[in-house]
Amino acid sequence: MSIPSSGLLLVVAAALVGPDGRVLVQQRPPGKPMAGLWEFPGGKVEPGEVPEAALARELSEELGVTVAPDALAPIAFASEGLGGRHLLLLLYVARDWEGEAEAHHASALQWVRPAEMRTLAMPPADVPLIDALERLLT
Ligand SMILES: Nc1nc2c([nH]c(=O)n2[C@@H]2O[C@H](COP(=O)(O)OP(=O)(O)OP(=O)(O)O)[C@@H](O)[C@H]2O)c(=O)[nH]1
Repeated sequence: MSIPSSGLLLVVAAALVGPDGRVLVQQRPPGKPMAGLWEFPGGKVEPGEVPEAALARELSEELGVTVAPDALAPIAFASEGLGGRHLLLLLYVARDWEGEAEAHHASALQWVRPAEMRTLAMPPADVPLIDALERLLT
């Protein structure tokens, strides 16, 4: 089995954990692939970017929050085919950031407990990541 010629799609995402243990998820907007699904904020790593710096950039663009790259702790990853490409999704957790999260790109934001995520429609790659998050937070 080999990686498709279109290559690996490297995506970084964050579980922002609030003081009450709830986690921020955002809803993908109309017009994007997987519109309407709930996901962890994040996005693609650009060529030449360090993953943690890419995630800090995405969190700033998407939510308007400032997170230091060294405040991002890796917790789990997913590796699976995604529409002719192969997705490598790296999930980090962050408990410290500056600013109030606002939906700059998403249709909506909500703070949920990991168990509640199982009731949300999320991309297939995210589902196994919920287990890791639940182990970490309970
Ligand atoms: N951000 C994010 N992307 C995810 C998650 N799960 C998952 O399968 N993905 C997939 O990873 C890819 C990330 O793309 P994106 O569209 O969010 O990335 P981006 O912000 O760089 O987008 P852009 O191309 O519109 O600039 C999409 O194919 C998305 O469906 C998740 O939890 N968070």
